[in-house]
Amino acid sequence: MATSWADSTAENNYGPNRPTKPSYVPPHLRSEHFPPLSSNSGFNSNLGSGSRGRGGNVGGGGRWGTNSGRNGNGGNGGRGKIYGGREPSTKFYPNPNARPFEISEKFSKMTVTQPQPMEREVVDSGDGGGGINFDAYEDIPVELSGSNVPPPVNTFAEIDLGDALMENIKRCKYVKPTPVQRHAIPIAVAGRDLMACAQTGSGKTAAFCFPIINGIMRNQMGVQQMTRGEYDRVACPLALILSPTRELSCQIHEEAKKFSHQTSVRVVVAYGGAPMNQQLRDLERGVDILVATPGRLVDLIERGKVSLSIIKYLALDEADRMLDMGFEPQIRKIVQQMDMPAPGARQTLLFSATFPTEIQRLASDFLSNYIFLTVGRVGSSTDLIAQRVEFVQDMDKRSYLMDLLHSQRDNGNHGKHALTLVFVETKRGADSLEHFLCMNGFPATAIHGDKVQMERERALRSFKSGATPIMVATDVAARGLDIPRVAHVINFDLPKDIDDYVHRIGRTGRAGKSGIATAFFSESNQPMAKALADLMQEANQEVPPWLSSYAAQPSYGGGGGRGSRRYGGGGGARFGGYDYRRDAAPYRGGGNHHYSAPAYEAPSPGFGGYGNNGPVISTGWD
Ligand SMILES: Nc1ncnc2c1ncn2[C@@H]1O[C@H](COP(=O)(O)OP(=O)(O)OP(=O)(O)O)[C@@H](O)[C@H]1O
Repeated sequence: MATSWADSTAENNYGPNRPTKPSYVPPHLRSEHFPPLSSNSGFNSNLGSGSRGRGGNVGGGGRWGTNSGRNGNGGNGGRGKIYGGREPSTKFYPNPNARPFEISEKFSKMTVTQPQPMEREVVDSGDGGGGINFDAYEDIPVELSGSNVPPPVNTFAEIDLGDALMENIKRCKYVKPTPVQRHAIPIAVAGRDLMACAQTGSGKTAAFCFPIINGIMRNQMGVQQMTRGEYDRVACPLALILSPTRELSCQIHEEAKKFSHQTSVRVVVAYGGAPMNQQLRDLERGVDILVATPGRLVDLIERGKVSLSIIKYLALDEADRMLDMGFEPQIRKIVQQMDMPAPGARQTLLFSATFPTEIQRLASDFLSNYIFLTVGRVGSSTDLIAQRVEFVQDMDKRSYLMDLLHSQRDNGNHGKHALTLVFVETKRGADSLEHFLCMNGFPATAIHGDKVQMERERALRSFKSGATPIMVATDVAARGLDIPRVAHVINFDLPKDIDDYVHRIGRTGRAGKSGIATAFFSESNQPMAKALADLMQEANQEVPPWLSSYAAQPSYGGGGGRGSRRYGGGGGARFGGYDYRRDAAPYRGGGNHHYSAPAYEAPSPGFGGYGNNGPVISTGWD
């Protein structure tokens, strides 16, 4: 049985001022004994919210807002039906019969009919922007470095994207480009290499897809014959988009198909864990854009089924993840040791919401005279997400989670169809928490790397459809997934790295809409305190005093994983977008970096040219 919170703090009284909290009361006794949390002011001040700067009182008046209602229901044990039989059998990805624009249609309806009860509500901006609240992005600082940066655009029409692509952009209800699109699309259309860092949910997928589709359409005829004729049964894509997870590859595939609807551009996806036969058949029918996970791609190349010899465009989504220790060897193999054209002969586009300095340095090997673009600060979270952090002992986490979910359910404060994503550290932990939630009347599913692909797809489908409105996940679901109705992300276990936290919470607060992120912080998360407090502060979130105390402790301050390094080695680099080349020495023309605008690097053939006026750093508010 759990010990009281007071007992456990007495055992560990070396920490900084932690919040006080009433003694833990087991669920079955709570209806009689559990005091409304709002009566404990010390605790509530961290959570509740009258004092939140952005008015983000998530639960209503009190801490979770509804303890009394919750208690009135007699606790959570055995409450409601035990959940079971929740697995529809149809396959989710890829669905050849799906209407390509169905998702955006649903998405846009949803945004109009289901406002969330946040200060910054889900609104239609009135400009017909497909539900995007463009005002939310008005003040985002944009920073660019590199030579001869093409100017940004204000509308899609300002770039010559061709009629078919423009028609598809309209079908997707994208009326205006998002800030990253305003800058990145003209840069990429001009044929320049790009390393782009922009906040989660800000439209990076389209920012690399549009220029690729546009470039293929512009140069299509000759190359396509070669792809499909000369190299018999060896698929020779013109563009390669790599992403770290199967689900993300599928999502990018779906998006790219929508964007290339009714064009002759053919998009194929290849990812591990699924039978290869179908993917081979798809490839044999011809491919212009191949979206893939690295492992399956290496396999296909080694079997002689795919050749990268005519690649004109290489995009790495979640590029920092693709180049960190887990994937780097595979990426190097694909990009440097197979038959892919060298930097300069192909165009390379790297995108992520986070870009640690070391990874930027590594990435420069893949790029040629590139432009570095940051929208917002490197690795920052969007302030569309109301972030809360709770001090919760490990043994109390489940009880807290139940409080939170009951409150959410009783208040209906995220809207009837809202989804909750709960991140845990381990695969076993995910299964176990899923079971616990289901047993306690909360339909849940789980996704993690030990599940077979079909189970992963089923879990995601069930979550997206709302059949199981809670999904417990490991980091396999942390990056890139765009699930429109995720209103709340709960870090049941905090990740070890602040960048992972940024990606996890970024599953909500997307496309200009607001979201909520709650983190359970326990003793073991001490090394994250400083990075977390800094991140919250940057995003204008209220940092609880106890977290600031932890952050101020020198022994606790050095952690946060990659995040602690993401601002680079330069003094004063704490804020603002940060291109590591500023600190690189020698500054021009030396080493592996390509910071200067060297005369020897010619633009890729067939694309817009650029001059040689030396590096330009433009910093400012866009
Ligand atoms: N110009 C636009 N107008 C309206 N909606 C848009 C626009 N651009 C993108 N969106 C929508 O915004 C959502 C988020 O886009 P996307 O998934 O590309 O974000 P992201 O920046 O790649 O996020 P992450 O960092 O999490 O991968 C998607 O649902 C997408 O359809």
